[in-house]
Amino acid sequence: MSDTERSARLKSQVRIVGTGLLGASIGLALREKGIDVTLDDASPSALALAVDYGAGRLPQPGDIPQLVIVCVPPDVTSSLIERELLAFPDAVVTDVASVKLQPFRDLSGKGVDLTNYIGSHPLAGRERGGAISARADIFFGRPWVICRDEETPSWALALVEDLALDLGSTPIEMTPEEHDRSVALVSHVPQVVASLLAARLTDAPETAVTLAGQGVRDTTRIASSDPVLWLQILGANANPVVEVLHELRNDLDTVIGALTATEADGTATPGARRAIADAIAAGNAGVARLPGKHGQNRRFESVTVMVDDKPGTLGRLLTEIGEIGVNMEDLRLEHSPGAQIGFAEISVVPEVKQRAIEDLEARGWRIAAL
Ligand SMILES: NC(=O)c1ccc[n+]([C@@H]2O[C@H](COP(=O)([O-])OP(=O)(O)OC[C@H]3O[C@@H](n4cnc5c(N)ncnc54)[C@H](O)[C@@H]3O)[C@@H](O)[C@H]2O)c1
Ligand SMILES: O=C(O)C(=O)C[C@]1(C(=O)O)C=C[C@@H](O)C=C1
Repeated sequence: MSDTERSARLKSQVRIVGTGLLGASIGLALREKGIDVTLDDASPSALALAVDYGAGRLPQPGDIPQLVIVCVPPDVTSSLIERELLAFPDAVVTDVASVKLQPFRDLSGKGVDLTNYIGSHPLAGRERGGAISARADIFFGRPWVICRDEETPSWALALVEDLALDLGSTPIEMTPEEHDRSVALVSHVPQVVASLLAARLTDAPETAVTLAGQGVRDTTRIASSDPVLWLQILGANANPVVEVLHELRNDLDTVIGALTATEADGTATPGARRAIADAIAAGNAGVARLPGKHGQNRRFESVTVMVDDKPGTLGRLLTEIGEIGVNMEDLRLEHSPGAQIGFAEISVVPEVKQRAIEDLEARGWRIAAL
């Protein structure tokens, strides 16, 4: 047994139902820990693909999972939880659906015994579905919400916590109501806003789209998400989402009103400039509350280095960052259309930013944005 296998908290077989992005990513991460994972999916090709990627194996008669993880779209989550509770009465069944109240209500409304069910939701994912997009490390440092109720035995809770911890996540207990209200704000409305913003680009002139920089990319990445999945998520959490959208609409009206009262020559009706500045400042205060990468409560700063489009240049930059003793927290690459140059955006802790810039400039690197 390797060190990673020894360090796994889960010791017994895990069954994953739904082998798309979430199911295959969980399977890959558990397999890395040496855990026996069996897979199931309504789509034979999705199942075969996940097996090919190494997310687990096909089930065999006599398999007895200790934990079942339902990773299917929200509209079939409740029925599959019910099916799995019946098929494996000694197992703990959890799910990863992005909404938590709906499955709980559906199942308790049908009188299903929920002693062995614990809803959960890793706040980790990608804008692309399917096993082809799966990665073992997407859960690392991310919160994993666990919704227990009074009937949940502590050993069952411990099993789902072990799953989160084995995947590098931080388990957080919440009620389904608290969860759904929270994700309306931090996940569901951001999806709507990103989609609406990106939709503005559809008919924009090519000249405008060519100028797109990092700002629009940062605010629209998740606009590539699956419409059918999001139709289900938003529909199942409509009230909390609508509440936040109303507040957003009020803020938009304020900004529209203030800008309409501002002339191109800089004159404005009293209070209009302040309303605009207040809107931007409120955004500063909000974004400062977001925890940093890997859940740390500190944010990184970036140093953007211009990189000639020649073989080996990026490799040399990474080596030199190591030589000057700077710990790179993240790296993002961008190519400027039509230019023989790229940009390497390096995230560092704020304390080392200035030294990183000085040392890199001293070695001849050009810093693009301070
Ligand atoms: N995509 C994300 O970023 C993300 C993050 C956290 C949680 N989630 C939640 O995870 C769940 C899965 O999302 P995903 O992104 O992995 O989707 P996906 O489309 O990548 O995968 C879903 C899989 O479920 C299978 N499936 C559908 N109906 C089934 C059924 N009746 N029986 C068995 N298998 C069935 C599909 O064939 C597919 O392979 C959703 O409930 C979603 O809300 C998604
Ligand atoms: O970052 C992404 O691409 C996501 O899809 C992640 C994200 C999120 O909003 O944080 C999206 C929905 C899931 O329920 C959980 C995670």
